[in-house]
Amino acid sequence: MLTNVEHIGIAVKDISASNDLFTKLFNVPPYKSESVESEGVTTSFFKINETKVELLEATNPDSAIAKFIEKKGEGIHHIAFEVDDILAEMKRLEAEGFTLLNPTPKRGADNKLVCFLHPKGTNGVLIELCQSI
Ligand SMILES: CC[C@H](C(=O)O)C(=O)SCCNC(=O)CCNC(=O)[C@H](O)C(C)(C)COP(=O)(O)OP(=O)(O)OC[C@H]1O[C@@H](n2cnc3c(N)ncnc32)[C@H](O)[C@@H]1OP(=O)(O)O
Ligand SMILES: [Co+2]
Repeated sequence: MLTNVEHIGIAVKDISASNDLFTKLFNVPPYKSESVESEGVTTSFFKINETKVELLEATNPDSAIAKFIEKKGEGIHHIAFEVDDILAEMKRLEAEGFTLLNPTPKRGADNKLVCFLHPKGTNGVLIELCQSI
């Protein structure tokens, strides 16, 4: 079951400059910075009460973030939902006709197992499922 919005992912060109910008905006500094080599990203996380924002900068040109920014520029990249059982949700969503972008859960940032759904099947919104490890 999807339980809540876990984070909003924002693609940025320069995470250091964006950290400064969002620290001013949120009036709190990022609580974590983490690179996920398998995704070709470096991330920083902000928490405003229960709401999390994840900034993502590409660390190589093949990264999904690099391609996104090349095509669409900086901006909202994905919405992540917390799930209580990622394997069950993946099975349910696949049976409902959604396209999983990774057949098994993969290691994400912030101590999560993640799976992505193709945006073509979700009205153009990239959806990430997250289960705490
Ligand atoms: C895991 C670490 C961290 C975490 O929270 O733990 C992250 O969130 S990492 C986030 C970065 N990783 C990913 O996004 C992995 C999943 N993404 C993908 O597999 C690709 O980005 C994919 C398949 C969504 C798009 O791949 P690619 O850009 O190579 O293909 P296309 O350019 O052909 O795109 C196909 C079609 O999708 C549209 N698109 C691409 N990205 C997005 C997006 N973020 N939101 C909405 N739509 C998107 C793109 O414009 C194409 O549409 P078209 O109409 O054909 O132009
Ligand atoms: Co994310």
